[in-house]
Amino acid sequence: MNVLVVTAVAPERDAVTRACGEEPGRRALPGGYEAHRVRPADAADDGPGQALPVLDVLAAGVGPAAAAAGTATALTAAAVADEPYGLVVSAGIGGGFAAPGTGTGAVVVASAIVAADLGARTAEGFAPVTALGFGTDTHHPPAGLVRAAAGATGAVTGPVLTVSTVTGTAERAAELAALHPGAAAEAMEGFGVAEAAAAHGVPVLEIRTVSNPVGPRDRAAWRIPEALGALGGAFEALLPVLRAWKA
Ligand SMILES: O=C(O)c1cccc(C(=O)CC[C@H]2O[C@@H](n3cnc4c(=O)[nH]cnc43)[C@H](O)[C@@H]2O)c1
Repeated sequence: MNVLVVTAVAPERDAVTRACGEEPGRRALPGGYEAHRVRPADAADDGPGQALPVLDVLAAGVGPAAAAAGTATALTAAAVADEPYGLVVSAGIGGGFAAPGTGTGAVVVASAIVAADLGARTAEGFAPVTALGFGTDTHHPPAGLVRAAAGATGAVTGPVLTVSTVTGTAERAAELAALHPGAAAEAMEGFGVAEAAAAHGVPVLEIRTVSNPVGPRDRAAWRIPEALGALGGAFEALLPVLRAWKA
């Protein structure tokens, strides 16, 4: 099974490919995108139906729109080449909501991928896009895959919110936590990746490692190297799960 991994920025992409233990090949895609291809070795035996996955890792840009555009481009190119992906993974660093197990360096696997600021602000509060009669605001990764991925990586599971505007106050953090009980993390790309994957009928997974708490803005306190290290470790642990998983 070929897997498309979509990150926002190059350091996240490189954390993933480094975890796969080989120098990636470069594949040019339409629109100037470049996927980094790795074919991770795995010490486990090659049982029937357990082909080594090819991972194409794409840094598509920051935010849901960039993520959707990059993901859709890669999925379309693969479909045209008759080499479809069996899974799309949104991966990167993120903010952790105040909850057990979501401190800096923690791994979060999304049980739901939620567009948290897609909708309308009304006198009664936030109305999601679905309440306005449009589209969807949530995608659900396959539950079995979420369980297996969380088990292998030691992750917390919970909704991961996609926002176009990074939360920067305690009030907004509390508002989001109240609107999305159990929210574990926020980031800026998951829902865009999931929309593109859904349009192509491909399952999606989101995995985040926590670089900062969701709350008052303090960019200097983001622990990016620690979160990138955790992302690499999480992917190393995830590889056998991807290898064994069948849609
Ligand atoms: O400066 C660097 O070296 C560097 C390396 C890797 C990533 C970055 C980013 O700034 C990535 C932006 C990315 O981070 C996600 N993110 C992280 N924390 C939050 C948050 O609290 N709320 C929302 N998003 C967050 C997000 O997905 C962005 O794409 C820099």
